Amino acid sequence: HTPLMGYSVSSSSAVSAHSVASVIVAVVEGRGLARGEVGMASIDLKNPEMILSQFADNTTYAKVITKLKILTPLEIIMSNTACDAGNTTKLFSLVTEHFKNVTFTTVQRKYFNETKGLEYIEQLCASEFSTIFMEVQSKYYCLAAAAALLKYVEFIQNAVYAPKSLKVRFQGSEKTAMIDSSSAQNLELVINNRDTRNGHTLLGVLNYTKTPGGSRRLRSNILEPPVDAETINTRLDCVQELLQDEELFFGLQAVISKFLDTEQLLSVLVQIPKQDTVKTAESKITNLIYLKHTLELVEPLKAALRSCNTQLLKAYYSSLEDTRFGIILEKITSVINDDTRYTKGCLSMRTQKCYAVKPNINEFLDIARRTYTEIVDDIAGMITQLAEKYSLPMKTSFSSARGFFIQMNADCSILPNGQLPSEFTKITKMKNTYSFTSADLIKMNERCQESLREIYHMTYLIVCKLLNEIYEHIHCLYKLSDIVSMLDMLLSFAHACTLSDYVRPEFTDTLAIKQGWHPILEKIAMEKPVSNNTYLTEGNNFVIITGPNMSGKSTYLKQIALCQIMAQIGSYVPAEYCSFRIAEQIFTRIGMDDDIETNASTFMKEMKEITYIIQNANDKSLIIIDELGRGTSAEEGIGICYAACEYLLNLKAFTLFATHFLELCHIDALYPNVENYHFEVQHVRSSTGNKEKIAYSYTLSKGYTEEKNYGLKAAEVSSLPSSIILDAKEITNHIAEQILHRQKSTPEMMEQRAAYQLAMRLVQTARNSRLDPGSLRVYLKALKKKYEASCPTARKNDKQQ
Ligand SMILES: Nc1ncnc2c1ncn2[C@@H]1O[C@H](COP(=O)(O)OP(=O)(O)OP(=O)(O)O)[C@@H](O)[C@H]1O
Repeated sequence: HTPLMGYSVSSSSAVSAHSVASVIVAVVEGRGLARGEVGMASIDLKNPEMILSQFADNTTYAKVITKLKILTPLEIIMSNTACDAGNTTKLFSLVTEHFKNVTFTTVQRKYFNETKGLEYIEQLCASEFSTIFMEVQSKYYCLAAAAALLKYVEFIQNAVYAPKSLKVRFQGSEKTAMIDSSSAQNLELVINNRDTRNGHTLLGVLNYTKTPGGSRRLRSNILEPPVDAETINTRLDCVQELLQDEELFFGLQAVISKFLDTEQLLSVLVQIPKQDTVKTAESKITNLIYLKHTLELVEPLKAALRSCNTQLLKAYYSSLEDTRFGIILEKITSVINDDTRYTKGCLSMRTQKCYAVKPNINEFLDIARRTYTEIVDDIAGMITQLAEKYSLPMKTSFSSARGFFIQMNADCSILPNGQLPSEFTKITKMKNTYSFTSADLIKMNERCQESLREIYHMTYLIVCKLLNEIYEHIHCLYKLSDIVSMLDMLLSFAHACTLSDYVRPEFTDTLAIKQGWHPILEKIAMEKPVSNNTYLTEGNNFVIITGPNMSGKSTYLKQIALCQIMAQIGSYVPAEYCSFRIAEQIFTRIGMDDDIETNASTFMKEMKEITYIIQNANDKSLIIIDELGRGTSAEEGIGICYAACEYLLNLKAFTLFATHFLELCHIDALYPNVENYHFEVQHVRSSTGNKEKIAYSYTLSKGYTEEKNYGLKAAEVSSLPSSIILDAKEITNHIAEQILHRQKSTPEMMEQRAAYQLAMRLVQTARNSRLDPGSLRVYLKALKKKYEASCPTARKNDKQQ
């Protein structure tokens, strides 16, 4: 632990996971009886909004991990007591394990002080968000986390937030659907599993946003979709209006795309640097110009919204009628030139900054600016003279790194002896472009910089005075940035609809999708994939899907989850018609390669995932299971699938279960709420030989698959040597006969044996892993009861069963 400014800080790995990450999160857990009660506070260094959360989590800390994954933190702060003298808490080890590339900092527990937290919030929270007090007053853990977080941010940023300037929000986990991080990964919501850059994700499909805030909003919505039907329908109304009214759509899009990163702008505006440097001065001036640019967009935005009809857009329009926008702009334009605006290019932006303040406000500033102009003119004059002197096509150029320099586009043949005259230095050459300077030019650049520093300093003082007058009105910008990012996201949904035939979803008690298709596959293949229907109701809430390898099972399952998420965030959905039951949680278990990183075996990973689902699922969940029990023998695999299905069948959750174990299909005889579906394939003989080929139709039909030994058929298509395939066929037939023989003798015994082995396996799993024993015990008891009822002999014979 290195004491830094009275702050005990110890950092482990200092590599940030994403170069764009800018969120700092403080996490603290209750002690003793309050263990499992977790408080979190996070702040984005680019967005002055502090989000507080507090919730009870179980021993897997799934909610904390999921929340952290959504926040993609740059740094996580925890109390030093979480890892005292090598004694780490479970939460600490889980978090460090899951976020290997994130910087970890431990600070003394005393900084996690709830009283200080409340004081901080009183001091910093903008009055408009003061309802937060009611929400968090008695939520000690999030207040404690807030105290440590704000202290830490102050320390690393060397700046404090201006009084009453922060947006503070409490975000429980109630109003959004929970999608755990491995499901988000399985479904490729925001990151593609094979190539993190290719954009073949749900975010990639829907992201036509024009502003950084819009794209951040879309991302967080995809990871945490709302569960409130009213919110969703209001958004959908808005998307519908945007689709029906082209003028509105294009008008709004044109204005929205001019906005800069409003959240980041706010963030720098409300931070008061502890020290004044040229850099802080320059960036404050830049930000004031950005602020002017942003405020000047309010009127055009209002104009674009004027004729709108839907509730949400109307509400946005009236929010924009806030007089504070005009007040701030007026104050700005009383000091700043009307034509000062945000421009691209560093030289022109430098000029904008230099001449931002109106003349006659500070005469010294005017003098400094005249000097600056003269030097710039002198530089241009000198370079023209040099060009004439050497008869070379020299031009004045500028870059923020080099300042003014000379550039020349010429072939070396025009140079005397193929070389530039000796008075030029720092020569670089790119293709036919020479860049260089001279001793005189360097001197003039220095003078130029000096006068610029003076200008910036004087301008900064004026800007600070102006900002002090503005602070009290600045909160309307929070509203503006919220409106801009939301509109950007909704426009993006409408844009996505125009590229494909999506349909508006309805919300009922039924999951019914008519001819739905996989949106990401459509993007990858550049054509519409084969579409399929889905139908689940309360009385028919469990679907088993079978079909040969490659027939389309995984794609179909993922497509349903993706459509559900699209609907819940307020987007249209790739289908002809669709109705959804709002899901409070979306779980997926999808067979993927072994997780090499955590060195978990396929089987253990499967068991962990299914345990997680069993522990957390409720009647409002959507559960997608794509193969289970692969990592063990077929007998045990079937047992596990069967038991897991039976557990889930007792819930009202909507479950879709794809499997290669055809034995599982017969569960529909016992449970009326089970429906079997399968993917059809056709066998075609090639015209040349008599080799059989499989033609995939990717269409779903009722009932289970009649296909047998499709693994062998798939192997035949692959390049496995034919001798091996022949052997495999022979062995398969032999084993099939044996199984048939055994099945004929004692079918019940088979079932019971499988269940017994499952129970044993689960006990073993519970012992080996860190599962919650309470929930597992309840589950095992239920299992035991069921099998004692069906097999009284087993009860006498084997206590363990
Ligand atoms: N509806 C569809 N329309 C067009 N192509 C599809 C469709 N569904 C699947 N495919 C194509 O078929 C390939 C295999 O599909 P998928 O992985 O879903 O099969 P599977 O039945 O889950 O296979 P396995 O049992 O081997 O895991 C996909 O990569 C995709 O390219």
